[in-house]
Parts: sequence; structure tokens; C-alpha cells
Amino acid sequence: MQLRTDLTTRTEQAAYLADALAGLYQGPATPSPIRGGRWAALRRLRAFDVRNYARTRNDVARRTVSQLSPYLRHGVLTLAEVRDSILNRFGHTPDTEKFVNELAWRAFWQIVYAHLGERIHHDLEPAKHRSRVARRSLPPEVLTATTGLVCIDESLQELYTTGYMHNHARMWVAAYLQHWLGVDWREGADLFYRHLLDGDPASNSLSWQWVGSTFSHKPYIFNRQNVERFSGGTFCNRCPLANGGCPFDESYEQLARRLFGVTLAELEGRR
Ligand SMILES: Cc1cc2nc3c(=O)[nH]c(=O)nc-3n(C[C@H](O)[C@H](O)[C@H](O)COP(=O)(O)OP(=O)(O)OC[C@H]3O[C@@H](n4cnc5c(N)ncnc54)[C@H](O)[C@@H]3O)c2cc1C
Repeated sequence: MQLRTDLTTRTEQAAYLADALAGLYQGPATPSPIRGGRWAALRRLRAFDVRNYARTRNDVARRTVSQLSPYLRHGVLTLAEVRDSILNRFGHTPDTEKFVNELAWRAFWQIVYAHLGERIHHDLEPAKHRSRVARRSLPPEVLTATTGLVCIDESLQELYTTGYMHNHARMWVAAYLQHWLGVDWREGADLFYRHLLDGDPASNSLSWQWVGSTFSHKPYIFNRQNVERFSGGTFCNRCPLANGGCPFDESYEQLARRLFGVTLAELEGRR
């Protein structure tokens, strides 16, 4: 389908796309707050302050990350351009080094994709440990962001309404779907890919495989303490399951045994 590119205002573009893409989305068609285009990309790059990135990048609530991924994904900015801009402005520091490392993850996934092609959409290695539950399809409450777990629902809601989700929240959601619900990782990866503005075959599928341990040495898991710490308590304070029924409210040892039937040392490949 050839889409029009001559509409100048965002309102006109939104109305046109809502009409042209009718049937491909559900619910009201609202434009993402993330703006497309080279000028928007450069504005965001210039506004990004990398100081404290190493310490705060996992903090889901504070949002100190760059949010440059949609522009990098679609070639509006290049990795080299972003790296050079940050090094020129902030010099060589532990924060810029950490940031460049993250850019390198994107480059690495692209190299793996270039080598393996469509094989990245299948298990690259046997899972080191498999969840004790298994179901193929996504539960409806994941599609409607109504699982009852505020950390999961708000992360999904953000994905559905803006096309963005913080990296740490992606890790939580991917781990929840795979290890707690036993969903096949490809189902979750498809869901992310459909909604992410930075949706990228390599970064997406390989990250899901990293969480699931088909492209890493152990499954990634998290617990309530981790959610509390990296969200400043904002999710758990409002969660109806905070006082009973939170499936993440266990030690890592207990989670390893309950989810995978092994000790934490076994899960981590230490024994
Ligand atoms: C399950 C899962 C699915 C993911 N799917 C995608 C995807 O489809 N597309 C995508 O671009 N990223 C994906 N990522 C990686 C990462 O979550 C996003 O790149 C990051 O959240 C983008 O936000 P940012 O630009 O604010 O990141 P920043 O922290 O500001 O990082 C700067 C840039 O470095 C790159 N980067 C950072 N972290 C990673 C990472 N872990 N892997 C690869 N590149 C990284 C991105 O290009 C990012 O824009 C996924 C991660 C997980 C755990």
C-alpha cells in the first residue's frame, strides 16, 4: 500500500492514517506522543543527558534513558552518529562507556541476524531450564493489560498506547510471560513487535531468547524486591496484590524452585 506523505499537520496525518489503516488496529486511533522524523530525532538526541546513565538506566520510573530507539531502528539516526554526539558532548566517562555498550548490543544483535537470518526466530539453543508450566497462546488479560499486576499492566498499557516500553520493563514482561505463564517466547515477541515503534526483528527476538535462555546461559528472572527497587515503589504501592497474591514476592531461591524445579545455583549454572 502506498501511503500519502504530503500531509503537513499531525492532526491531518493522524486522521488520514486512522482511515487508511482501518481494520489493522483495535480501539480508538490515537497518535503516539513519540514524534517521527529527523528533526524530532535530533531534538531528542540533543536533549539527552547521559550523566548518571550507568547508575539510573535500569530505573523504570525515572526515565533517564535516551528513548532514541525508534529513530535508530528506522535509520533516522545512525549508531555512529549517536555515539559521536554523546562522546563529543560528555567525553569518555563511565556513563558514556555504558551508553556506548548499550548501542553495541544493538549492533551485536544485527550481526547475529546477518549471520543466522530467519533462524533467529527459532530457538537458537536448547533452553537451559524450562518453566514448569506451558501454554502456547497469550492469555486475553495480557492483550487487554488487565492481569491485575500493576507493574505488568502499566508496562503493557504504555506499550499499547505509545509504542514504547522501558528496557527493564521489557525484561519483566518477557520473563513473566515465559517463566510464570509458560507462554512460548515467539508469542510474546510477536506481541511486542506489533506494538513497538522500535520493533526490530533482531533486537526483539534475540532479547526474548536471552530472557528465555535459548540464547544465554540462564533464564532471566526477577522478584518483587527488584520491581520495588527499580520503580521507586510506584507499582507495588498501588497494586491490589501487594498484600497477598503477588507472584513475584519470593526470594530468587524460592522462584528458581517454584518456576523451574531447580535450586538457584542450578538455575544460574553454578552447579
Ligand atoms: C524482551 C525485549 C525486547 C526488545 N525488543 C527490542 C526491539 O524490538 N527493538 C529495539 O530497538 N530494542 C529492543 N529491546 C532492547 C531495549 O529494550 C531497547 O532498545 C531500549 O529499551 C530502547 O530504549 P532507549 O532508546 O531509551 O534505550 P537507551 O538505554 O537509551 O539505549 C540507547 C540505545 O541503545 C540500544 N540498546 C539499549 N539497550 C539495548 C538492548 N538491551 N538490546 C539492544 N539494543 C539496546 C537501543 O538502540 C537504544 O535506543 C528489547 C529488549 C527486551 C528485553
